[in-house]
Amino acid sequence: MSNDTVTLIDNRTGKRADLPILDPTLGPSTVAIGGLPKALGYFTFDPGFVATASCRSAITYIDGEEGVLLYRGYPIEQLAEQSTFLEVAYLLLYGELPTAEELAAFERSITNHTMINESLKSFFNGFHYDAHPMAMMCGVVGSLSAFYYNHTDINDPADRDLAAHRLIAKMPTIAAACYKHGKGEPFVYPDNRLSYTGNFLRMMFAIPSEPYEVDPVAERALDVLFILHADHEQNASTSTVRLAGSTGAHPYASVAAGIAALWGPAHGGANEAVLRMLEEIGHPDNIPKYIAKAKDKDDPFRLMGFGHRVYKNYDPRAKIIRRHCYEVLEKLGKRNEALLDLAMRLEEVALSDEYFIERKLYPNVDFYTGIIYKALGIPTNMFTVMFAIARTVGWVAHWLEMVSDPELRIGRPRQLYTGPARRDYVALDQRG
Ligand SMILES: CC(=O)SCCNC(=O)CCNC(=O)[C@H](O)C(C)(C)COP(=O)(O)OP(=O)(O)OC[C@H]1O[C@@H](n2cnc3c(N)ncnc32)[C@H](O)[C@@H]1OP(=O)(O)O
Ligand SMILES: O=C([O-])CC(=O)C(=O)O
Repeated sequence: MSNDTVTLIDNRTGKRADLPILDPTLGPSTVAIGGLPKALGYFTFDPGFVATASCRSAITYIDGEEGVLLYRGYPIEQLAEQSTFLEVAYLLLYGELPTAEELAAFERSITNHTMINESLKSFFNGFHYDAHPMAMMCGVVGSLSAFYYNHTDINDPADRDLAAHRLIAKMPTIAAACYKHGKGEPFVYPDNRLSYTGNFLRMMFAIPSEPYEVDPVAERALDVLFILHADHEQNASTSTVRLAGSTGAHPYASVAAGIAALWGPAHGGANEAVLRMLEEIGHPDNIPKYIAKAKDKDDPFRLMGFGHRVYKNYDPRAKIIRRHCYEVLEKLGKRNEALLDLAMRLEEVALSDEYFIERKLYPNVDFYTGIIYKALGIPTNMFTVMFAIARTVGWVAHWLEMVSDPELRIGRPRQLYTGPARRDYVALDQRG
């Protein structure tokens, strides 16, 4: 590196190049790197953050080559089999499995905060009945910062905990309200005698003043799905929550940013897209046509629910969900669900195709979930909302970890500037 150059390391290709640190007054150029950290001597170009660690974290470990996922050291398979969602939430937030007393106190705190302020109803009324539930959720969760703005000091650990508990507690209530608003039905208040998922199912499907029995099969099916979706280290939505939170933004606003990031079909929105894709494919005979589309570089279509930035092996969550899918449909008496057979056939065809083998594209967490949600009566446009309820635990766990980190700095990536070099303003009447 000379005084006027900086070494650029391209994380996509591994190539290094000495690039001039241009003085923009020198004239036009294709790449002008203004004000880069010359003292550092190098600069990494990493679109998509493929090889950039943005933080230290003790919450979740992934080995993408081996298909391993641990929450605070515990294998996801053991947690899905033996734990409950709120127990896992405690583990992710506080680092250890709770004792019976700690769990009871945590559950009490969560159930204390399930209600939403009555005036939030007016926010819902501002949305058209056919607004996407993720659009409503994003707006309504962001609006919680207005309700709690004066009561949340992010430098106070007790206030931080309270915000975390409130968010986890209120997400199912807000999610169910999004659904009810779309149907034009009155909201159902939480019943805090029920479990986290039982309460959610009742708020979704009960008609006020009519009796409602929570189906234990549906309750446990949802609990397992929530455990599997609770955290996944620095995925796009969690990174968004961290980036927003790194500025000192309010936790409710930071989580609203995470909901927005989750919504995209390349991330959590894939669960909705998978079901729509399966319905469009319709019959196993049509699978080759869709596989060909997915391989065609001139066609924007991708096989939804396939591929992952970190997993170059079967996503361990997808493996559990595939099995869970069988069991849940069986128990609900819906084993004749043709969509499951279609999805399994699609997986079989893709996994024996050279294109998918070469690129190590396997089913991800979003591939099979929609089939369970559908069997539980949850409409397709609510799938990503379900993901958001569960992922709130990860978002707040990362937010808590980040704001209590003495090394915290504002998140602020740099860029490779590719625009024009300095030039002078031209008066309107002299432009041609
Ligand atoms: C909860 C979650 O967020 S899980 C992910 C949910 N998202 C999806 O299921 C959407 C479908 N999948 C995808 O779009 C991608 O696999 C992602 C977004 C998950 C990962 O993206 P990246 O890590 O950036 O991988 P990238 O887009 O570079 O893909 C690598 C190669 O595989 C191909 N590829 C990746 N996913 C797919 C797919 N689903 N269908 C067809 N081809 C694919 C790409 O075209 C690329 O091929 P190339 O090397 O010939 O150009
Ligand atoms: O980790 C990722 O990039 C996406 C993902 O699977 C998740 O957020 O659960």
